[in-house]
Amino acid sequence: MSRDHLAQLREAAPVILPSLLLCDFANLEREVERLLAAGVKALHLDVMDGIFVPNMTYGMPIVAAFRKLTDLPLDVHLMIEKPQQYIRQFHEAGADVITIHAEAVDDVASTLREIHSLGCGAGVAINPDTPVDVIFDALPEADLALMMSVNAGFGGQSFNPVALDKIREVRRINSDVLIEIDGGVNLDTIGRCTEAGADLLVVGSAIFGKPDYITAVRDLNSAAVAAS
Ligand SMILES: O=C(CO)[C@@H](O)[C@H](O)COP(=O)(O)O
Ligand SMILES: [Co+2]
Repeated sequence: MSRDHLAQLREAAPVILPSLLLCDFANLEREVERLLAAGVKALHLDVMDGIFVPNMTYGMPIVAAFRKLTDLPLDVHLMIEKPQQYIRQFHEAGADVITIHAEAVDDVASTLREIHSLGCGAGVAINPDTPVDVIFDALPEADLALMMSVNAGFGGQSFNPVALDKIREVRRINSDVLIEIDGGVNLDTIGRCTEAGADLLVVGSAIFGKPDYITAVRDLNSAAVAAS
């Protein structure tokens, strides 16, 4: 992602990013149109390999399909083992931000540098059971820190508030990094996320489980802004 894109998201925070895990994959064009009509500013794409997490989704071809359908920034959340082996391919497929899990690599900082070297924004994610200090040393290399509020792997899980204290900790030691939260974010929980300092709010079922995306995104946005 260009520095401009990142600056725009920072400027617009709090920003809701729909997670397309639960979208209608038989009709991606229509789904993107509906999200654009709802005014979303970026898309969150969840890549799962069935090894790092006990679920499988999709890989580069679907990222490339979204790239064809929209100019919106694509925030690609890699829930895969050995993400270093695939970073270039996700970049070529059209990812703007690539987020890897700290639990999946030996050296977080060098993986983030590799992502940057391709010209992408670089993110680091941690699951609820991973202590936040695991990523402290790597934060100067990160554009984005993703605090998971569910165990990575599935949409539709309940929000784990352990992510909120981690958001505060990350902000305490790094004033620049964009902070994202992902998992169980809905109308009941989104205010706590922005109150804690989250800039980017990933939302799956609380958008795709609703009949009207415009109303869903508007209501989530109002709740996020009111608490920020
Ligand atoms: O990365 C993940 C799950 O591992 C997420 O992006 C979920 O897809 C979000 O879905 P909800 O929890 O909002 O339903
Ligand atoms: Co995700």
